[in-house]
Amino acid sequence: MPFLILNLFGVLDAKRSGEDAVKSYAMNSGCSYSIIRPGRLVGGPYTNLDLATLFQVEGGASNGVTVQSGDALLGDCKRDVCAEAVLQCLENRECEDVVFSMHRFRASSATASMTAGVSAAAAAAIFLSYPARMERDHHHDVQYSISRETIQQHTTSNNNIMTAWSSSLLDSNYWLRSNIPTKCEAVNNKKMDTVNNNKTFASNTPATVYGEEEESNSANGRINYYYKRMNPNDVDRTSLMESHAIFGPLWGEGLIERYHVYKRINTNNEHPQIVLQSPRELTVVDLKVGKKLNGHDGIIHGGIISLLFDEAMGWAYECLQQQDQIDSSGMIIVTANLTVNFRAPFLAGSEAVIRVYHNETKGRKIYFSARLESKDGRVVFAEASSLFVLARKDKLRMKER
Ligand SMILES: CCCCCCCCCCCCCC(=O)SCCNC(=O)CCNC(=O)[C@H](O)C(C)(C)COP(=O)(O)OP(=O)(O)OC[C@H]1O[C@@H](n2cnc3c(N)ncnc32)[C@H](O)[C@@H]1OP(=O)(O)O
Repeated sequence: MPFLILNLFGVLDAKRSGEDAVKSYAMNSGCSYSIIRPGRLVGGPYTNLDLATLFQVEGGASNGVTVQSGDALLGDCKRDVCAEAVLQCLENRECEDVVFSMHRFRASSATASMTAGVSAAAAAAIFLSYPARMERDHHHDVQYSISRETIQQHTTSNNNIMTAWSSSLLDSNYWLRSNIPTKCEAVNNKKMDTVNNNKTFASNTPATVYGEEEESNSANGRINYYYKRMNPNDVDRTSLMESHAIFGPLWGEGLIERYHVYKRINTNNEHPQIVLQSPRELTVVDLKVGKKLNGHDGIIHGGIISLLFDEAMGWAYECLQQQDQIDSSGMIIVTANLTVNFRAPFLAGSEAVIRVYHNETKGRKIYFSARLESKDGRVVFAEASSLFVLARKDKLRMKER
């Protein structure tokens, strides 16, 4: 169909600027995005004013889909399938930073397809492997399935699935920052759901994770907190990529494959005085190591673990500086001392988290402690304590000479 007709009233221009807004938000906040370009929406619930709504175009029984990168597809897309696709994207790492279009399966289609009458869940499972293949040249054996029960955890009715879809357009931030809820109340416009993730980092930890914990000293017995992904754009990325040990030479497949730093933010509007717990958890790093960083066969080298700790504590200082409003102009934070106790072998190819705590500040000296543990917190691989010292930059340079 000619572009001029498709773009009547500037519809495509508006969609493009919406996509650009989502991408730039993701870029600036350090989170990922998925953009789905469905065909004309058909099937209930009929939420917009168009001919398909006027004539209640149902779209048939088939929920099969065809998926392709870019804009090549033309056709209808059922609303429930589309909504499910949104949910699938939220749950699957393969969908991070992908753009794809989707329409109803037609027998003549040469791309990904499903036969008539299959469930929307199965269709979505197929579609998931496609964006990965199309735009990221990912492994071909991506397997994924989602049960109706999982969707029910997200949504209380078909109508809410649609709410999920529309709110993702209206407020992408909501979906980008929401966790896979283990407990989720009705998804309803911008109202936040209650997520109690029991301190567990899901494998596809999103930009922000919400939680709640007991606090014995507090007036109301609880601290509300959330983790916000620290924005790598805040540091000079070019120099990071080129010469930083983790994000440069040690970054990539088989090496350090993920190192996402989250800062913890405690909130309590009613009792702001209780926001500091002791020791104060400052950062959590969600990380994955590959299989080429070993000492003994299959076991990650202790030196690498020390490096992961050192880095995590450096970022923790960034948080401390913000929280305690430390003026460190002209100064640089350096590790003076780092002690690591290795408690259990940290196996190659593992995912884990590092939790960093602030223990004490004495003038220029800052004491941290940290734990490298499994995501569910059941296995502690290593513990560390450190002294960081704020040193004058010019003094450090003098020492270099
Ligand atoms: C959003 C984006 C965020 C991005 C974040 C990016 C993060 C990147 C993170 C990267 C992270 C990577 C980080 C890295 O890897 S940094 C690289 C590794 N570290 C270094 O290169 C540091 C080298 N050392 C020095 O430059 C000096 O020795 C320092 C600066 C540390 C102290 O020399 P300075 O002349 O300034 O001070 P001072 O000697 O008067 O000492 C001051 C006080 O400290 C106490 N002391 C000193 N040393 C020790 C010790 N070993 N154990 C116990 N105590 C020690 C000392 O007794 C004294 O205490 P007090 O007498 O006052 O009580």
